[in-house]
Amino acid sequence: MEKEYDMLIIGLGPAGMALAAMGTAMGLKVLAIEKHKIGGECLNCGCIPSKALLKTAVVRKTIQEIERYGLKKTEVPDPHKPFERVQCHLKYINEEKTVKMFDKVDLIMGSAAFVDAKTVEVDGKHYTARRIYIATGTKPLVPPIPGMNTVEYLTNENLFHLEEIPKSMFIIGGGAIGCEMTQAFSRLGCKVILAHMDPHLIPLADDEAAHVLEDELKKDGAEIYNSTAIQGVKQDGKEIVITTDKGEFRAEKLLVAAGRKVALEGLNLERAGVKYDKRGIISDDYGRTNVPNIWAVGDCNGKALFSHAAMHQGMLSLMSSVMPFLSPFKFKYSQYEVPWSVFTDPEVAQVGMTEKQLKDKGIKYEVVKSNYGDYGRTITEEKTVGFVKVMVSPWGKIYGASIVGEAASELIHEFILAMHKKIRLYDIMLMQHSFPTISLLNKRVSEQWMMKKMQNKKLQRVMQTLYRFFAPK
Ligand SMILES: Cc1cc2nc3c(=O)[nH]c(=O)nc-3n(C[C@H](O)[C@H](O)[C@H](O)COP(=O)(O)OP(=O)(O)OC[C@H]3O[C@@H](n4cnc5c(N)ncnc54)[C@H](O)[C@@H]3O)c2cc1C
Ligand SMILES: NC(=O)c1ccc[n+]([C@@H]2O[C@H](COP(=O)([O-])OP(=O)(O)OC[C@H]3O[C@@H](n4cnc5c(N)ncnc54)[C@H](O)[C@@H]3O)[C@@H](O)[C@H]2O)c1
Repeated sequence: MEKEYDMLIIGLGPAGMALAAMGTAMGLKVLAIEKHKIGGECLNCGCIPSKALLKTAVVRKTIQEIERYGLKKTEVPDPHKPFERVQCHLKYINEEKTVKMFDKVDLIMGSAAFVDAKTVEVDGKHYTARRIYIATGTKPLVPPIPGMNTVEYLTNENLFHLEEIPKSMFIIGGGAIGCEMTQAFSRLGCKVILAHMDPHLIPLADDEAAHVLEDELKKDGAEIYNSTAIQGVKQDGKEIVITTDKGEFRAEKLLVAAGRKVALEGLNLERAGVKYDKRGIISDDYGRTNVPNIWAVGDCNGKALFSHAAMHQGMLSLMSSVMPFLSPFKFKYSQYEVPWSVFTDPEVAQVGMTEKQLKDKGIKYEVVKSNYGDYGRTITEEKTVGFVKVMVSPWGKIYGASIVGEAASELIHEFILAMHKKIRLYDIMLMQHSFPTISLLNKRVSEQWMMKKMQNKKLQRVMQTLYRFFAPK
């Protein structure tokens, strides 16, 4: 048995990294075990490479449309080793930034497996710690479609290692990965066909926002098929044939982006007595499993599959280990809204409930909307597609915000803060927003709500009376 640690972390993705960084900052003895690469899915085959590729795509699209910006039409450049650029950025972030953050962590590169509830084994050596944090993330879910094991399909795990942009690609899945990659590949000259079983893109999103995105992806040249059943796939020479209830399609590559499954293989959770199900490791609102010293943090607990949620959970779990007496007030995961953003052009972002969720719950709400097309800044920037839509109670309590448009992923933060701190929509109106930021659309939406309220005849009478009563005599 080696020296005893305070924290033993299995997996160094966003969740494990947040735990390790905070733990060492507190002066705790931290051991981290990572079987692949520091940074996990997010850095190596998720958030970062996907955004790097999207950047190349956005630049090419801007050149394609250069005349819209008052510049002379120019030849549109072909992609030149876009994946090399992606990998180059990953290498830099990994070697120059991430690894250096963990110089105070004892790091073991290898696959961890439980021996019992207090002991973890890597390559025959045993390790223990006061608390063990499982942060092993997820893997791509490959649906049991007939023929799938006969074709060489891509997932996010090998996609960013392609050598060049294929001529054509069929994407199964219309979630965040499917949409972001549809746009990236379409704009880089690939013919993309996306099909998925849900009625609209990004199934969690506001349907109106999803339709705006669908129109834009079609303008990029993609074909989109919603509510589609994929019946089978097979290889035919250099092409993959995909049979669906909407017809047969052929493509050079097939990308599967159909959701995630929890990655617990080889961990031997049974030996530790940790309970799990299809969604992930069963844990409470602080990340505690059924075994008192073992925690499950980030994607592996199936609560919210986002990097920011994984990092946030890491912080809350550690704080609730340090100050359990404050936990019910400060460190419950569910006390904090989980926003999300999809980094397409236009971006889609959400916090709180969508209109559909409000209707399903029978909550009465008002909708107020401000359009990108009605604002000087977005008009001059050629970014007129989209809206900021806020769902509120009659007294301005914010139930949710759905944004589609330029910088939606930035605009959403004002509503996250407002919801968390119970700030009402009229308070956003009372706050100055610098002009002409795109965030000013958030203030506009609250102004519009107030204007709508002022249409009420009774309220008008009250305001007229007050105005006249207080006028200098
Ligand atoms: C293409 C794509 C784009 C994405 N874009 C975004 C985005 O823009 N924004 C966003 O918020 N989220 C995004 N996500 C989701 C995000 O990547 C995940 O939510 C996040 O990485 C989860 O963090 P985690 O620490 O829980 O797990 P992971 O990042 O999956 O890390 C788990 C780590 O555990 C290691 N591990 C597993 N088992 C063992 C073991 N037995 N022993 C040792 N180590 C082990 C793995 O090797 C891995 O490094 C994206 C995902 C994909 C696939
Ligand atoms: N910007 C971001 O925050 C971001 C980006 C990428 C991924 N992610 C995270 O990664 C996770 C995985 O993303 P994802 O896009 O793979 O999944 P998802 O869960 O968001 O969407 C799954 C898609 O696959 C389709 N699908 C599933 N099974 C199918 C089948 N048998 N036939 C046809 N269609 C099928 C669904 O209809 C849906 O469109 C998400 O939970 C998301 O949180 C986040």
